[in-house]
Amino acid sequence: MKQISAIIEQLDTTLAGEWPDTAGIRQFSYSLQKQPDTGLLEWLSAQPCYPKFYWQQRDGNEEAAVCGDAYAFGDTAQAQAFIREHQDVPDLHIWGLNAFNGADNSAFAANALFLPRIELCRQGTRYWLRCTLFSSHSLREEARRTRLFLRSLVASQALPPIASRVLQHQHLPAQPQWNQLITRALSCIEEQQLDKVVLARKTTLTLSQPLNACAFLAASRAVNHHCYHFMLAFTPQQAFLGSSPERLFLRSHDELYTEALAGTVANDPDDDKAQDLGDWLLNDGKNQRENLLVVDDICQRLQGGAQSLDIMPAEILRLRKVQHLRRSIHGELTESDDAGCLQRLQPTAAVAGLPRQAAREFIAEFEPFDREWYAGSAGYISAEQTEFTVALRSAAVKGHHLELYAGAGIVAGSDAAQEWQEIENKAAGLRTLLEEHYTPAVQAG
Ligand SMILES: C=C(O[C@@H]1C=C(C(=O)O)C=C[C@H]1O)C(=O)O
Ligand SMILES: [Mg+2]
Repeated sequence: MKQISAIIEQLDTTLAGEWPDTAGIRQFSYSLQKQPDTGLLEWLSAQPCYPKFYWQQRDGNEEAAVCGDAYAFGDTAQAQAFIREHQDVPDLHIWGLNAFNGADNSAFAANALFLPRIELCRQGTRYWLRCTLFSSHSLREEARRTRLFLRSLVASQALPPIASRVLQHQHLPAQPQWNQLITRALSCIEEQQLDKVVLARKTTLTLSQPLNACAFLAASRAVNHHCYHFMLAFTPQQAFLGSSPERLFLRSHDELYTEALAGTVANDPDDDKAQDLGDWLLNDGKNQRENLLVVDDICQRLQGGAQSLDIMPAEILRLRKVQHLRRSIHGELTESDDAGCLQRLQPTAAVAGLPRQAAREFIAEFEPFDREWYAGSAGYISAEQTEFTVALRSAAVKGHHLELYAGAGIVAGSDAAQEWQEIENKAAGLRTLLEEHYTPAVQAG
């Protein structure tokens, strides 16, 4: 990518100039003259700098590869305050993840949100590179650090093939424990302690060799269409990634776009069969209930924060392995408050349940693992626009292990065996990539 290296050289010259020995923030933005030779994910994969974050919006039009942290935030309120404080820098973007339990869980980091040193972005066919300097005491020092950082950036490289084989897998809960969990949830629903609770499974795959997170995400992006694709790499061996169909919210100025995505049936490669399954889904009482409880929850949660809510009729979203019921929701925010939107909407009843607090308590008590980043959110905050996807169809890469997450909404009428099949289908979106992209090592001799 010649153009990128030329921009970085130019930046280096700028940063070599005189800088004040005081606190400050600066941002430099450069348009790329033409499309880079390789994709953004290839560029990001090559960089030796952490954290790295990748994001592609589900319509495929917006993409960003960012790395290095000029500043890291403890919570979304802090991130939002930072953007407000620095309104003179109009394009500040803070990227990353929010954990499922947010600030409520002391055992696990509430979020991993950061202001990157460098961002390579695309909107449609337009590309640009942004570099941000921030220091609470010395911009001179920060310019020096940024120059060192820029020198560590390397040229883009082709992504390696996926060569990890699955040696073994372990489900948590296993199917018998899942059945017990569903029975327990159904009796709470019958006793009216809960209307809905979303229960999940973590599957740990042991791999023949560590997985390259960027290559795995690229493989997913190539086949899992109509999804947000995201990845946060913490270290060379540790990342969290996913290809999620679900928007938590998009805020554009004072407009809020969210949705109730819940209710699931299998997909079929045959269009007619898929259509029959979709028609069944649109008319199935249990799945409609699952979806409408999410609509109720979102409307309740937005009370006082948004007005004139519009709820669109249910539609079918057809994905590679599953199809969902979706109702899009649009409203006008009374104030543009991203931390407030997150607080209101995360977690929705699509991933926790209703009533929210009772469902969260049920999950905390009976689900046999910590969700960590799963079912939290991934995206960015900026002054003009903010968007988060719900971190579903996701996995944690941990060296030789890959942890796959999948859950299902349990409501009156749920059947344990069918819900197990539903989570198998959801997990298949990522799991099958390891089988389909497996290229055996060439035998010597
Ligand atoms: C919880 C997950 O998905 C959610 C649950 C759904 C359902 O139960 O029908 C559908 C979409 C998502 O809101 C997951 O993918 O892990
Ligand atoms: Mg379901």
